[in-house]
Amino acid sequence: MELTKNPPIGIVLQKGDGNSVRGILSQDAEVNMGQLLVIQDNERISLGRIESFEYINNFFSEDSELIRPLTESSEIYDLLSSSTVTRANLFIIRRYSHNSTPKPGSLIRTLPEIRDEDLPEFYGIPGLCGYIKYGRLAGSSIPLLLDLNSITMHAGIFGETGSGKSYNMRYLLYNLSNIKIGEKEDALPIILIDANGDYSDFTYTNSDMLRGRKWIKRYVLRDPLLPNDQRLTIDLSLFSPRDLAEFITSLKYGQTGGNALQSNFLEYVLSLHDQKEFNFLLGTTTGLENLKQEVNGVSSNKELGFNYSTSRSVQSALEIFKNKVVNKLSLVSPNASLTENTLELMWRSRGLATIDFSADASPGIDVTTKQLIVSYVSRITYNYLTRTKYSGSQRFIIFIIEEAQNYIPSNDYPVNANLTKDVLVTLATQGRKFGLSLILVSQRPAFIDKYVLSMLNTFFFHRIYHEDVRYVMSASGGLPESLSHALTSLETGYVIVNGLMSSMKSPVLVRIPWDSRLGSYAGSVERVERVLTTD
Ligand SMILES: Nc1ncnc2c1ncn2[C@@H]1O[C@H](COP(=O)(O)OP(=O)(O)OP(=O)(O)O)[C@@H](O)[C@H]1O
Repeated sequence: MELTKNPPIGIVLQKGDGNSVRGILSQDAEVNMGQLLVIQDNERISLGRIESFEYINNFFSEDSELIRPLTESSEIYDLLSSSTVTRANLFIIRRYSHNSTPKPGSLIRTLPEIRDEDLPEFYGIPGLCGYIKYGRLAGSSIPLLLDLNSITMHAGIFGETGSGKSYNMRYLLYNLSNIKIGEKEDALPIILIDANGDYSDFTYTNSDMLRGRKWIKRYVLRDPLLPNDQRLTIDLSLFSPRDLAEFITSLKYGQTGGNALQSNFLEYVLSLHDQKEFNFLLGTTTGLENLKQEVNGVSSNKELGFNYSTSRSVQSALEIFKNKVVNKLSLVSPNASLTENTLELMWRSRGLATIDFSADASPGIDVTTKQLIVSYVSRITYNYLTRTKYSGSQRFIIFIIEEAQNYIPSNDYPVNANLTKDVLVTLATQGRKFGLSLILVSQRPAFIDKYVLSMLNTFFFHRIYHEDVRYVMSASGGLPESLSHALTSLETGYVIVNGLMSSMKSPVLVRIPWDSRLGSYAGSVERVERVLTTD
């Protein structure tokens, strides 16, 4: 591997502490905060990350009389710019077979092109197998390698609206669907909670891009229109009476947390039944009528302490459930369309299942029902992976959840997620052993439960809101100052990658190359003037 191919752009002037050096870079060198540069101290090669830089000029001195006349004379601009250099502080993040810090006089160069066969040496890893290429290290053409064997340690993709999260996720999905193992293209099975229909094209027009997959489905909550669409139905017998009672009452009361009295009442009635009966009782008109009568009967038994007015309210909650979930969405079925058998099929054919919650695919769905579905998917996935693991067959599934704050909210986020929180905490804490990778995507990491955030071990940070910086810093175990300052102003298309999956083992700035086939129509916004003039 020849890391010193590119011409020098600067020189080390001062040695800082054991891990940092200060250098001067030529004025033509275009550099970014967080960019990596090669430092050559004779035979000893190191990689340094730009921690800070400033422009300095021979003419510049804050108290100089010359400053004002200089800015007023246009002829002098060339002279000024020709005597400008960049002073940069570099943090050493990698040393190649030595332990020293580059001495003054060491040359600084940009990263050269590196052939694929040299990437293992560049990253200090045994080989390329088990890694996927991801973006390009900023200011270079070198791909970052992501270690697939750390994917079950969970990951987070965070960034404000329009910062490029969905494109990044689509790019990752593409890479996870074309994993090179020897001469073969393989894929890891993925279940994706698609908040806005950003991935639907992968299930029909662009499915050929996902070469490693032989099974692709989009689950919808309306009549299927396209060949790979399937109506989503779920099996309620997986839920406890408590879960269902809370779900049904909070459907009536919205996200205010339901009503404890009614919830207890309904839980009591449901617990008189075997869980296997729940699909009939809650999924059919006859079952729901029977249940309402039972509720009525229970209220007439004074010893049980449930009064008539609570009984009326429970019956009205059941009516709302019937209209919203059974009649409109047809969500309940004993022969659910997504089950452990589907997961086995997905494993065998390296499937992709997107659950599309966009208004087009799931018209009228509310947050509480989305939570029921996410909770259901979490349960079948956990059951499937534990069962297969204990029977001696390791499987892997990636579970991606967009708008994760709706399912695993922090205490300050106004969403009640009793249905999803516990099961997702279990997935985060236990999933790794059974081959589950949780990938949480959110605009607002500060609104995700701190405990679950602390279980994520790889982070992709796009531009984030100021309010999230502190939160992100503590969750990710800290970023260097250079990168933490850049967090709120990152350009779309740039992402800071930090954590176990990154073979750089130190936070790096990565550019995600644009490919129009990966740009989603749903995620893009047309120019106002163009739409106005063409419509
Ligand atoms: N890597 C990239 N290179 C160039 N442009 C990009 C890149 N990623 C995203 N964009 C541009 O930014 C726009 C917004 O990206 P994207 O939809 O991924 O953002 P987002 O963070 O998911 O937003 P939201 O949270 O609102 O869904 C895209 O339509 C595209 O035009």
